[in-house]
Amino acid sequence: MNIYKALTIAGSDSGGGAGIQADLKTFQELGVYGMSALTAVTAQNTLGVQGVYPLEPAAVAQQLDSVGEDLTPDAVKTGMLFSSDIIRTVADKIRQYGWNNLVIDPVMVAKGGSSLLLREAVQSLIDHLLPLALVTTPNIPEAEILADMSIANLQDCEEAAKRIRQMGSQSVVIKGGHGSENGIVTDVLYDGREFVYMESPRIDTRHTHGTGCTYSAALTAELAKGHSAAEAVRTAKAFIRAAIEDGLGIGSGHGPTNHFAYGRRLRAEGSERQ
Ligand SMILES: Nc1ncnc2c1ncn2[C@@H]1O[C@H](COP(=O)(O)OP(=O)(O)O)[C@@H](O)[C@H]1O
Ligand SMILES: Cc1ncc(COP(=O)(O)O)c(N)n1
Repeated sequence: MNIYKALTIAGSDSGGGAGIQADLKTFQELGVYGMSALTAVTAQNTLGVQGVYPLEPAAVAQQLDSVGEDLTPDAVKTGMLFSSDIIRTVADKIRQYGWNNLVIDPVMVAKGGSSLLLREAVQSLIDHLLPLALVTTPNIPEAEILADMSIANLQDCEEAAKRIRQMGSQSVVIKGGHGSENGIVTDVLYDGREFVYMESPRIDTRHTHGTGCTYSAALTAELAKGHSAAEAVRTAKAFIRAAIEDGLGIGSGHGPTNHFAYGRRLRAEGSERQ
C-alpha cells in the first residue's frame, strides 16, 4: 500500500479549529499521513486569541530536519509563521530538502483580529517564500497586502492574482470567503494562463474559524496524492464547503468547521449505492 505523506509547518491552535490541528485532521480525513513542525503555540478558542508564543527558529529548523532526514513528505504547506526569522529558516529548509510540492497559506490575522504575522515579516514572506510556492492561497485581505492594492470585485482579484504570481508562486488561489457578490463565494485560481472561478453559495454562519487552514490543508493532501493543482483546488473547495455546511456549533464564539463532514458524506453516498 502506498502511503502519501504531507507536512504542515504552522502554529498550534489549542481550540483545535485552525492551525496545525485543522491541518492534521484534514490530512487524516483525506487519507494522507500527517506530519507537523510547529512555529508557534497559541492559546486560542472560539472567542479569540489569548496568547501567542513563537518558537525559536532553531527549534523550527530542528523539527524540519527530523522530518526531512527521514520521512520525505509528498507535499508541504505553511500556515502561521509569525516572524522574519522563522520565515527565513523555513525557506532555507524547504530549499535544502527540495520540497517543491509546496502550498503557502500566507496567514496574517486571525478572524478575531489578532496578528499571527508581524508586519515587518510580510516582505520576508514575499522575498523568501513565495518564489518557492507551487500554490499560494491568500484570502482577500492577505491578497490586498501582498499585491498592494484594494480588492472590491472579481476583476480586482484577477489583477491581485497576477501580481502575486509575479512574485514567483506558480499558481495563486484568492479565496473568496471575505468577499460578497450576490450570496456567492468565489475562489479565483490563476496559473499564468487562465483564470478558473470556483463558486459556491455563501453559507450564512459565524462558525468559520479555521476555514483557510482547512482549505489549504485539503489542497496539500490532494497534491500529496499526485493530483494537479487544478484538480486539488476542486476537492479542497468541496471539502471546506461540506465542513462549513455541517458546522459543529461548539464554543460560544466563532466555532470551528466540521472536519468529518466531507468523508462522512462520501461514505454515506458509497453505502447508498451498494
Ligand atoms: N461563508 C462561507 N460560505 C461558503 N464558503 C466559504 C465561506 N467562508 C469561507 N468559505 C470558503 O472557505 C475557504 C477559505 O476562505 P476564507 O474564509 O476566505 O479564508 P481564510 O480563513 O484564510 O480567511 C474558501 O474556499 C472559501 O470559498
Ligand atoms: C494557529 C493559527 N493559525 C492560523 C489561524 C487562522 O485561521 P482563521 O483565519 O481561519 O481563524 C489561526 N486562527 N490560528
